[in-house]
Amino acid sequence: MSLEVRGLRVRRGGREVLHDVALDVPPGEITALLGANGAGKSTLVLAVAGLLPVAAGGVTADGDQLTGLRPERVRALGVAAVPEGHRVLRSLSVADNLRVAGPDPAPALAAFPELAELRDRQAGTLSGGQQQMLALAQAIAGAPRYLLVDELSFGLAPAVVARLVPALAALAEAGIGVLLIEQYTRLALELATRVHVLDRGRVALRGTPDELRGRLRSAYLGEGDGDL
Ligand SMILES: Nc1ncnc2c1ncn2[C@@H]1O[C@H](COP(=O)(O)OP(=O)(O)OP(=O)(O)O)[C@@H](O)[C@H]1O
Repeated sequence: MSLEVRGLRVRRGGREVLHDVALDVPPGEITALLGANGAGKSTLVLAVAGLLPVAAGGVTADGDQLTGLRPERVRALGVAAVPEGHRVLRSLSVADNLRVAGPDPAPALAAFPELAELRDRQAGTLSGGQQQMLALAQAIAGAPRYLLVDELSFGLAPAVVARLVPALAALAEAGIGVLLIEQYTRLALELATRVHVLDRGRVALRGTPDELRGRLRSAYLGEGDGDL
């Protein structure tokens, strides 16, 4: 049982940007997806989530076919995506953001108790870290089996990222399979059990963090490959 991507090809702007990509996201673990800007990481998340059409290949979650389904069907089958840049419903309150995301906000509020205190705040007035928390909480509110997080640390201060990391680890411990795209390679290697490196739309390297630590050449990695 896993989220399985097989032979995935995706075209954008008239050219193929993902070429025959295969990877597994097992339940109960964090799998990291690394790669330089433009390698195709966000494209993979959007295609799995049903937000971009797939030219060939496909995606299954615990055997359920996701390929070609609309985003709401993909979510209903237990696969939630947190796109880059914490996209919350800015004009709605925190409580309403959670309400539209799923019937039971309890697991989301358990993961991020801070949000209970912010429940009446308009989401657009939250800090970047609070918005990322809310975006993660919205994804959790749908009780996903798999969670795809595009740039957890995007635009956030290290102290804020340090708050989000244990929450992500706890979700994996609770059995959710997490695919983590992260510009801070060191952080991704600490959190993940398996790592895939995309290079110009192909999986160029894969392995455990220990196997890859020495082999990750800067050419494959993003600009944010710094300390955290
Ligand atoms: N809206 C779009 N229309 C056409 N081509 C696009 C579009 N968005 C991205 N691309 C192209 O698709 C390829 C993969 O981009 P993608 O955003 O998936 O990479 P990424 O690895 O997520 O990089 P980043 O870290 O910069 O988000 C790139 O060549 C990019 O130029």
